[in-house]
Amino acid sequence: MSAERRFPRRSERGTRPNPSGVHFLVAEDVVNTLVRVCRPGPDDLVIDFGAGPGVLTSAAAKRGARVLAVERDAEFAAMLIRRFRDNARVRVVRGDLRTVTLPRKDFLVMANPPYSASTALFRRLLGARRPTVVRGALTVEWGFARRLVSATSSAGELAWWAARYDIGLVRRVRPASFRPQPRVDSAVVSIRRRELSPEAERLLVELLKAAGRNPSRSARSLVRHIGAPDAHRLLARCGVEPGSSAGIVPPSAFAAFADAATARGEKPSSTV
Ligand SMILES: C[S@@+](CC[C@H](N)C(=O)[O-])C[C@H]1O[C@@H](n2cnc3c(N)ncnc32)[C@H](O)[C@@H]1O
Repeated sequence: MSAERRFPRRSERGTRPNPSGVHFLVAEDVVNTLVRVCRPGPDDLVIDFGAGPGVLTSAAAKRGARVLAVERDAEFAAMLIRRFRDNARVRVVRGDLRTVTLPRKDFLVMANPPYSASTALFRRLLGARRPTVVRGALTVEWGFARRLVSATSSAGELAWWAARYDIGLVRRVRPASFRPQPRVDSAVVSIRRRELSPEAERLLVELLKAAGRNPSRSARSLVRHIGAPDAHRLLARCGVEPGSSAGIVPPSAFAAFADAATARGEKPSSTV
């Protein structure tokens, strides 16, 4: 990739095709937000997906973290290798974020990935059977961020992500924070894994599947089947109006319910 392609002139911004979703983060305040939310430290492994020239790799490494910089473009990968060749805590992998092998151990994410790959990346990170990402901060398109944080229990895979992870919309980011500028506003989103027992997770899967199948069924009727006489009271304690439609319940509320119900030893039935 030529330098010109990497940094198009102002007049060209937003007018050229940008198949690799290249928009470099140039605003220091946004980098600082990502660092503040992700909180990388010396005990952490951080993955920077779509590392480009390495602004976020560098920020995480400065805080003492081990960093895996994943970059598909050969020239950027070579540039990263040169830039961090004296830093033993940074490893550069030339690869595709959609297929690169992820660590089996817990890790953090701090990234400004190509927006065309946001869904694939979130699916990999938050949708995995045993997700190993503990927390992170990422930039995504504003519209995608809104969909993530407003997902209801009938929203399919978005519901699962929002049940399994606490997802927060941290701030809006204007196009001028990038070079070249994307056509749309962006957002910094935070992700934090909910630590659920396997039983709670199983119950959560059942609840979300049932809410997806029959979104107008009441939340009370959905949880009645777990065999606890006062399940509806537990529902209310988790912030859910028992008579409300299951489909509009926030996935985080069903996660809290599954956690509380299984923590007190109830045996959920397999069909909700
Ligand atoms: C939005 S830019 C961000 C660069 C850098 N992180 C920053 O904030 O300045 C996205 C980067 O991801 C790379 N990229 C695009 N598709 C990728 C993919 N499928 N896997 C890994 N990297 C990819 C691009 O080459 C580009 O360097």
